[in-house]
Amino acid sequence: MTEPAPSPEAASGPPPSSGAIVTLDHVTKRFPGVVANDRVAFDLFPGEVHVLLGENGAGKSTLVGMLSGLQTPDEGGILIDGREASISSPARALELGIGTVFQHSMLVPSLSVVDNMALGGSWWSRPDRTGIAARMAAVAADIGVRIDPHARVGTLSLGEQQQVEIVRALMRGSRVLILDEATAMLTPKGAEDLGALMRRLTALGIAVVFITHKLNEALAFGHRITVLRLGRKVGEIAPERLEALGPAAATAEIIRLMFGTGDRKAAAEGGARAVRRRVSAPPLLEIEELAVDDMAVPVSGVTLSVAPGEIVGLAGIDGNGQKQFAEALAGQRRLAAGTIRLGGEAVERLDVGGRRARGLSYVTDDRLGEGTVGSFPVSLNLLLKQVGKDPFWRNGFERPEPIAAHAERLVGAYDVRTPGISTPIGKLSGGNIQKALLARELTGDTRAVIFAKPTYGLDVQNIRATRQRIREAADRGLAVILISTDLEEVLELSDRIAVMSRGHVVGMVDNDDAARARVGELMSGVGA
Ligand SMILES: Nc1ncnc2c1ncn2[C@@H]1O[C@H](COP(=O)(O)OP(=O)(O)OP(=O)(O)O)[C@@H](O)[C@H]1O
Repeated sequence: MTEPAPSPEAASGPPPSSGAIVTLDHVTKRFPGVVANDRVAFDLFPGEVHVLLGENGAGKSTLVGMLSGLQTPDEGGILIDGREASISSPARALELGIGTVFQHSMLVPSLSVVDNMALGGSWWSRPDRTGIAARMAAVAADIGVRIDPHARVGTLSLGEQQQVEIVRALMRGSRVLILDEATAMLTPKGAEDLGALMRRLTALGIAVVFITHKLNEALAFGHRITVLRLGRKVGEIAPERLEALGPAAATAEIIRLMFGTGDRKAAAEGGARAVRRRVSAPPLLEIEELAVDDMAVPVSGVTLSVAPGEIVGLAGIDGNGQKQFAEALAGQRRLAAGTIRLGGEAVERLDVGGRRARGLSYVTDDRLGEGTVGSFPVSLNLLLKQVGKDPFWRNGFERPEPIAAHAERLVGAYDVRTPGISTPIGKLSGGNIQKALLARELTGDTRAVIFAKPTYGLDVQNIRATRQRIREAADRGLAVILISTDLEEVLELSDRIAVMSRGHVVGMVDNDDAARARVGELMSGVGA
């Protein structure tokens, strides 16, 4: 049961003697600088789909990592059938009856289903393909799926590949199945089929842990729901209560648990744009019907405009096309359709350099891979998009003096902590690399800028400094698009918030007092 304002203690769930197959007894897992799971108590009962919900970074993968033997807790214990157990490796997890199906298939696409089944099973050292196929057919029939044992895995749909993985886990004796964002890559029909399969598994007494970002799936397929937030369990809704609440009240409760009620006053004191500015100037950056189709989640029909001095946040769960959208805007990815206008001028046919020269900048989240060349000095990295251009190059020759002067100026202005401007940028800390990127992208004739997850992986001080730069950029009149999976960040900085889901903008919300709840709903696939 969930209290209105649950504390971790209140949310600790029933005692381990209650018939759970698996119990996490107040487990804590820390990574440098973050408590990924903070005294989390979690019970998994036979015959139930237990849904794990939470924003990006809430701690879901860490929790299931401890169940599947990929992580071990720093504190707290794990009980299986009420007895202390140590899940020291994925192999040990399988021995204990815990199988995991990940979002991306772990099968070998060039092999047949049967040959995949034969892989890694030590007792099948000389694989008895006929025997395996027969056992497979029996398990598949038990759970109501049809799989051709001789099909090459690469020819199967993602949904079918997951079915193969589920059958394989059951053949190895799993009583617990963990489905980690298993529907993320599936078509709506594939997700529905997986939901129906989960229900059939539970009817056989199997316990399922199901991670999803979609509330409708959680409600349609789940018996019990646990919500994590910033590493803590903030609520558990037991089956009876879930039933009693009904979908609408359950949705409202889950959204409140996942995203919080927020304290805008505190946020404002922490440096939020306290008064949302009404930006009435004509748009500076106009994107119309933009489409990108060269990836798994195609982006289409994105129409968005940003006024000078305005920050438009682009919220959404990771992997919904935000990154591809940003790359398409910056000129790094081919547009399938649409127009991009900057100050009234069409720029969609220009390459990266051409757009940059018109004043369109992009601060990537891939700081070391895409944003900088690690082995190059800081000075050249500060000019990466102006290589060959006057005054830094003349007649094809590099001009050390203006390059150095430019670098010294930016290093000073952006407080990049480096031994010198000739230090390879790869030797700097993440925070300092980000400062250098901001320096490069925000100086010169920049008029509009796209930030992709600008504070991802930074420490608190660098997060604060980066957010300040973003505010300053808008205050200087730049049109800003801020892509972030961190809802607090989006709420803190944006004037308006667009929500992206499955490659579409599913809603645009003014950043007022109702924004948190509305954005939370849109991110969870409610009311889109
Ligand atoms: N191996 C690791 N090293 C350092 N930090 C980690 C590691 N794994 C997770 N974290 C951090 O722990 C926190 C919880 O991450 P986790 O992946 O468990 O969240 P999640 O809810 O699964 O998120 P998502 O929905 O994005 O997958 C995050 O702050 C993350 O950055």
